[in-house]
Amino acid sequence: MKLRGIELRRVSMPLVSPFRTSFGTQTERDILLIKAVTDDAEGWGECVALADPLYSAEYVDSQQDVLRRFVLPRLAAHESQAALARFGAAAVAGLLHAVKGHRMAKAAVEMAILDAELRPLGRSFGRELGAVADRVPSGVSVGIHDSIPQLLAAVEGYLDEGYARIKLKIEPGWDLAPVAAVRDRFGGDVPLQVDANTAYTLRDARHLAKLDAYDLLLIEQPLEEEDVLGHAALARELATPICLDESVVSAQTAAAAITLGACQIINIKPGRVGGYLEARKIHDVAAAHGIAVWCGGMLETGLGRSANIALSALPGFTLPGDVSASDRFYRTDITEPIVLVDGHVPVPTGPGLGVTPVPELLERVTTSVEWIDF
Ligand SMILES: CC(=O)N[C@@H](Cc1ccc2ccccc2c1)C(=O)O
Ligand SMILES: [Mg+2]
Repeated sequence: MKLRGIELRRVSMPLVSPFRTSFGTQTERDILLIKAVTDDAEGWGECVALADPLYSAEYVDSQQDVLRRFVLPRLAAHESQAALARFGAAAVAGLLHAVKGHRMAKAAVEMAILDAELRPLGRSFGRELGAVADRVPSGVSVGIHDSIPQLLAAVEGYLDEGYARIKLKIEPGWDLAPVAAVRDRFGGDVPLQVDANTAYTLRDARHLAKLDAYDLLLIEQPLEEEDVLGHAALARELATPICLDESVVSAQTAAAAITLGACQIINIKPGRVGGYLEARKIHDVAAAHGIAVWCGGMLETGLGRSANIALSALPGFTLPGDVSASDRFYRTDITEPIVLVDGHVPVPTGPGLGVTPVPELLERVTTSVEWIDF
């Protein structure tokens, strides 16, 4: 495989409804897409960084800048091209090791190169990663609402659509009441979990322990990203399993968090951890420790969503992921929409990602295109 160049494309996608979390409210998604052009294929990657550094230190302009100035020039270098020609996408992480952080940028370029490598081979992401299912259960992430009735109406709609699991965003002041209301209205059998996106501190332990009454699958990232020891202390106070999201940025940090007792479950997001190949490593480390994993979501288009579904088909992904249908967030996706069928989404079987952008739909949402020649 010889890389001829990379296209950096920004698209602006309006959300079907505002999505509020403990770190803010989003009404549209400014997404950086990457197209890797090689001698014999085009591959697509999606950078999951938000417009602002509110979920992690990355933000979309910073990822485009770090790609343009540091990541892509390294991959264009003669010795990198030789390694890519011989080893393909497996070589990308090592070639970029000297560039600190910016995992979402690295993940996106690795994804595009892997897609370009697999397409000519007729090999799917699922086949490459080790998928063992042809469909996976689909969970849905429900934002913070202005009132309990509005929350219940949203949850009712998703349950009617057949979603296999409900995840509620929580924050101080919006936690026990929404959880109790959902349990009261829909009963104890609905698979239910919460996500705080780092909004609490260890001083909230006794308050968070009240969630134990509601038989939740997990509580996701209650404390700040770097407070691994705090999560371990909290785990000793709660019956509800602790799931880490923001804190796990690699297989190494996953192993440390597991060893320190900071989590019993891990939300794996390929963009957050530097790519699908690192995500598979985390899956393997978790499996070795008996830790369940599931695939988190970053409001991806059908490109990232398809890759996430393929990853979700690995054997250790035993909990429903945030792999909702396209219409959870977008009226019109840039690919053929991913549709929920009986609470599941199908694992793509086509070459590479199995999907490509629909040109006219992509053009309609494109706000900029930049070509980096190799
Ligand atoms: C589906 C879900 O809850 N995702 C993230 C949080 C999140 C929340 C809001 C977002 C807005 C724009 C882009 C990505 C975003 C990710 C999470 O699991 O923590
Ligand atoms: Mg989360």
